[in-house]
Amino acid sequence: MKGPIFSKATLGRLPVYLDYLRTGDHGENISAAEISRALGLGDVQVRKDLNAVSGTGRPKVGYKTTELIAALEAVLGRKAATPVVIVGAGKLGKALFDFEGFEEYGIKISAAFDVDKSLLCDRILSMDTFTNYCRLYDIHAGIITVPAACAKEVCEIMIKSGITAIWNFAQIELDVPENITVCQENLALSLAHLTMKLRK
Ligand SMILES: NC(=O)c1ccc[n+]([C@@H]2O[C@H](COP(=O)([O-])OP(=O)(O)OC[C@H]3O[C@@H](n4cnc5c(N)ncnc54)[C@H](O)[C@@H]3O)[C@@H](O)[C@H]2O)c1
Repeated sequence: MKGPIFSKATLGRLPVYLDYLRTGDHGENISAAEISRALGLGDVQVRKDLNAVSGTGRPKVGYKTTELIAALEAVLGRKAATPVVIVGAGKLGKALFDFEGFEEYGIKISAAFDVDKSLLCDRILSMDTFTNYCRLYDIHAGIITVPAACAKEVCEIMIKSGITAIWNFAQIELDVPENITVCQENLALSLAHLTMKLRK
């Protein structure tokens, strides 16, 4: 199901709105102004965010609280998480697999795959089963945490298996068809960017 694509900043605020709406008694209706005051966020910002999630609220009334909660849950995938797989269950792959924070955004890493047979268990599966697994569980997003030397090969297997969104940690550029989205991750770059501030 296709929906609006939110900026990272907006997406980061949505769980905050949801947590706020779920706690306490906010009555039948709630306005963007009330939410912005309670959370200390800009009124215009909150209006824009909620508009994108649930359309404009009713003038002088705002949003139906239950409908707004349902809309936020739908966007954040709280009712039906998006399954994602990892290829490469080494140090980084395992760390991502164990990280529970993805669930806040409705993402569930459902399995990891590896060529190293000694790693296989009920959660880490053989690469031989990768394509069948993706088709069976309707998986369209994958994370690459293998050495750079085999990332291209893994990327090809992912595409062949129906994956169209790839989060690539291997430090190599992946050449993919237009319909495939690759997000290239580089923790070193983020840290370098942060430490530049020390030099100021
Ligand atoms: N982007 C970043 O910021 C960042 C940070 C850390 C690591 N990395 C990269 O992530 C990757 C993994 O790092 P790591 O420290 O976890 O390495 P690792 O050696 O601990 O794990 C790699 C895993 O990939 C598996 N593997 C190798 N070839 C495979 C294939 N063809 N199919 C499936 N599995 C395969 C190996 O068996 C191993 O379990 C490396 O490319 C590393 O450079 C990137």
